[in-house]
Amino acid sequence: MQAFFKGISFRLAKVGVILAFVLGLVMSSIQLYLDYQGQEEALEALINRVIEVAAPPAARAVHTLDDDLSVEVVNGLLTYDFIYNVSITDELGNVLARGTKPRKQTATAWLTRHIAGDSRRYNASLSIPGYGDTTTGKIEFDVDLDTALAGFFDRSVFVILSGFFRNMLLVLMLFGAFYYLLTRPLIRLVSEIKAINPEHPAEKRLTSLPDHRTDELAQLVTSSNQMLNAVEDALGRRLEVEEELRNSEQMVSNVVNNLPAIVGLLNKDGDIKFCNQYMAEFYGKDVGTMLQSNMGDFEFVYRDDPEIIPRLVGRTNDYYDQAVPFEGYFYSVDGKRHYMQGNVKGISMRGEDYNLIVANDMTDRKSAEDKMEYMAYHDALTNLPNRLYLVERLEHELCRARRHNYFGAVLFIDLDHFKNINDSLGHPVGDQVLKKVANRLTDVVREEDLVARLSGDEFVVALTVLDSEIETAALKAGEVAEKIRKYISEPYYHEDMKLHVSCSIGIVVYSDKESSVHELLRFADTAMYQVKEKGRDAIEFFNVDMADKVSRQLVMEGELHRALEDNQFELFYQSKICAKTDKVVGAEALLRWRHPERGLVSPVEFIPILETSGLILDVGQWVIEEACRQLQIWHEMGVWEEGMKLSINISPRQFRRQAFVDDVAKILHHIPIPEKSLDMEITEGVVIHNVEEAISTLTTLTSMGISFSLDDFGTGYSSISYLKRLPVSTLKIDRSFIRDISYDRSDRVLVETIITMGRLLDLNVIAEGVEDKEQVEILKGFNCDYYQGFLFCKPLMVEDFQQLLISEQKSLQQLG
Ligand SMILES: Nc1nc2c(ncn2[C@@H]2O[C@H](COP(=O)(O)O[C@H]3[C@@H](O)[C@H](n4cnc5c(=O)[nH]c(N)nc54)O[C@@H]3COP(=O)(O)O)[C@@H](O)[C@H]2O)c(=O)[nH]1
Repeated sequence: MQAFFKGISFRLAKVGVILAFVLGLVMSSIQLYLDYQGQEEALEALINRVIEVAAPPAARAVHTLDDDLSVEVVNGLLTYDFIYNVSITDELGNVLARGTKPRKQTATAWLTRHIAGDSRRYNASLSIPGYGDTTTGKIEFDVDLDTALAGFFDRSVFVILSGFFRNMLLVLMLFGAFYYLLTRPLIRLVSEIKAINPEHPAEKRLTSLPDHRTDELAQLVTSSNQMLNAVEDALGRRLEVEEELRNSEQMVSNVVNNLPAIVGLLNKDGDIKFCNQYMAEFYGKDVGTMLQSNMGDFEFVYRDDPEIIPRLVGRTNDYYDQAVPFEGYFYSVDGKRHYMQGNVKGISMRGEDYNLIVANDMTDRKSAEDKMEYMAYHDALTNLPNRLYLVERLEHELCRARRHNYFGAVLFIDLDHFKNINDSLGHPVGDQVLKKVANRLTDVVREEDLVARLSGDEFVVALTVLDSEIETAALKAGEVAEKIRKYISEPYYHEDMKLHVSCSIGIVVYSDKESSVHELLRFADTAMYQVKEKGRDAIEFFNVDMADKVSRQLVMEGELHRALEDNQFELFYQSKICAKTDKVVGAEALLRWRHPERGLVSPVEFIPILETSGLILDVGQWVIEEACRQLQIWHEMGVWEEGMKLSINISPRQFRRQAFVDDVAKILHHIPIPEKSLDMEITEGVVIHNVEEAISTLTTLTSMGISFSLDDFGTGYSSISYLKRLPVSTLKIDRSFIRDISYDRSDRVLVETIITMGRLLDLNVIAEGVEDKEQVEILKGFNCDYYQGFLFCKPLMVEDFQQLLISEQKSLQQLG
């Protein structure tokens, strides 16, 4: 019922009723008004006719004073039901006749009074025709308007009632029509719409309305169904998007939670708004608890830097544009110390400012880096600081000494004949001794002093802050050096063996002059060499003579730099002779420096400087190139016979260079030389430094057709064990053994042993420094393969040696 009264039909009917009523009222009022006007006009016309009829007899009655006629006229007028009072008077106002009758009592009297009044009086002057305008009297009568308008009221009632019923009927019909045409289908649509499944709106579509196939409701149904389809599609797409979003959210959450890094989101107060699993585990809480916490609740984490959180969180505005990196040590809940590296970035979300923190545990990398840094600055065997550390520290100490006007000293310590221990007892024992030496050095100096190992058996002690007087400082340095020397000389014990190691110490006091660290080390080194030259096991201060020597070396170093640029280097060639045939079987290329003022400078003088300055790398490369170029020329000239070899000297530093093999390969690629015509002379020291690496380099170069000779053989380690493994083809007996071979029996035995050993190892043997025939005969007697020396020829300039080759070839041709 409630629904009925709220329904559209009822509301339309209600509006219809009101409209019909108002409209009916207005129309009826207009109609009644017009009707009333007509009624008034009709009444006036009737009154005029009544007067027209009654006036003549009334005038005759007055004129004739005929009372009966007057009465008759009066009564005649009273017959009209709406006239209730009539009087006829003469010209003097005397009443001739008067008549009244009672008025009808009707229900409409009150309404008539309101509309037209209660009654209306009419009069007419009475005159006799033929008497001019002279009036004889007058007739008056009163009209009861209620009676006069009774017809009007009757019609009005009819009009109003019929209008009302007509309207009511119309409204009822409209209501019915609305209900059947609109409300009922709408109710059905509403119930169908209510039955729509919001999850699948297109599942139950609205049924079409047979009576409304083309009207608005049908369009509404069609449009609604289209809308349901569209909603269903949109819903489907939304579900797909939601599914994708859920998946991607799940993926992001999985990724973030499985990230081996801390990911956290804090608000400006440090409250944790997001944290991943890793962060929760690091802080020892579950994620839920973390989200109820503030970063400040975990002081144990930041105990190394308690201010870090306020520092990072409080700076939001500073780092909206870019992330602010941070790093440091943090403690996880299990008490472990982690080196974390991360970034904080300010971000804005939904009008709030946050700090996004991402941090990685770099503990392993940091410790590896620390270790690498330690290794870069320390010697692996003794754990002492290495050259790099020493140089940096000394630079610092030098500045300090100059600033505060005091003196310190650098002690360059080299163990005497240390290689004997390595050679005789092996490197592991040598290493043990070096470690003990390192410990003794560390024990003997003050904590503020520095002990470093430079290389092999070379150590440096830096004595910082000795005295403000140079003499006192030198005295103290001497005392410490002496103490070190004695302490180092005390015996070392290895298993049952008692080992003795002495040392040579060179001392330089700093910092009266503007010497650099490298110069100081060189000075101390020079002083140490002075000790060696004088017989070892002593200390020596760097002095003026030594300074001169050093400065000469420095000058030479500068000149050597220019020498390469100015093409001052050239190669001399010295023949190598076959001991059986006395014929030239090859040559050794020997470097010469043609100094613009000093003329030819011996390599003995400048090669060590090339070595220490590193220039040997460039110069050595030039030697290989130059030798190959010359070899190519001689080969093209036809003076370089097949099987002949040209030897070049390779310095240890050159050989050990990483790019050595590649550099040689490049040269051979550019300068084609006869096959197997190049020989490289290396010393045993080159090999012993790192046997495996040396074997690898030798093997690679051998595969390129290069052969190798072990130079200065006999002066070094000469261990058969590694000799067997080395891909060398020739042993070159040092000239120091050849020099006295004629009269020194032990040299003879040694040379014979080397030759025999060479034969057993399937190696060629060449003797160098052969200066007389006796030496050649002895060597021939030992079945030595080749010899080289001043006896045959000295090292010759290229043109001279070329001439030698040509004449050698000619004599061979003559013989042939
Ligand atoms: N890394 C390089 N080192 C080189 C190069 N060129 C030479 N050197 C080395 O310099 C050292 C001195 O060489 P040098 O003064 O040329 O002396 C050589 C010969 O002249 C000398 N020799 C030859 N025969 C005799 C002799 O009968 N008596 C005598 N007193 N000396 C003689 O021997 C030197 C050759 O020695 P070695 O190389 O061991 O065969 C020297 O160590 C050279 O190696 C270079 O380009 N790079």
